[in-house]
Amino acid sequence: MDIEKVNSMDFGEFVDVFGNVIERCPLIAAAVWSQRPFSDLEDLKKHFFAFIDALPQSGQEGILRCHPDLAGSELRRGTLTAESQREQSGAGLTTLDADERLRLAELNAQYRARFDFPFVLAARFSDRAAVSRELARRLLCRSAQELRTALGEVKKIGSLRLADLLRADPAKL
Ligand SMILES: NC(=O)NC1=NC(=O)NC1=O
Repeated sequence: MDIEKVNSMDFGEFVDVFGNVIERCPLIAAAVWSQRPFSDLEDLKKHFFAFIDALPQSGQEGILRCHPDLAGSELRRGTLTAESQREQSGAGLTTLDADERLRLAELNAQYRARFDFPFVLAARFSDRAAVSRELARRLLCRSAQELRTALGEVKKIGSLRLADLLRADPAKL
């Protein structure tokens, strides 16, 4: 899809296509639509990120809370979005053994208890060992820093999803 096609979309089509660039936050795409026309992928990405950056902390935490746990109950129940399913299976999280699943569940629960939002990491190019290692490491971070780190991961996930949609090369992001 090229940027001219994106700029020609009406509101409904734009939200249908870009509504899950930020996991389960179609409001962001709904807001970004009014910023069209976009000069290129970078410009489109910039508007998604500017919306996130302009939110009050409660809104930024709300975005994080819209993310399903990595290797969590939604993965087991099969209720993940298609994008999340692809990303989580890409990181090998669909084939964890019982011990690995239990360890991630415990770390996720500790993380959520500490920060009051779920651990978010761009899983696409990660793997089960890295997820576990990052989760254990970030669990020890201070809240303000961790909020920034987590939002950075939301943006990485969003960049990769936008690249898929516009068929850019994720390696050149
Ligand atoms: N909690 C999460 O990090 N979730 C996710 N990471 C991804 O890359 N996709 C997700 O759904």
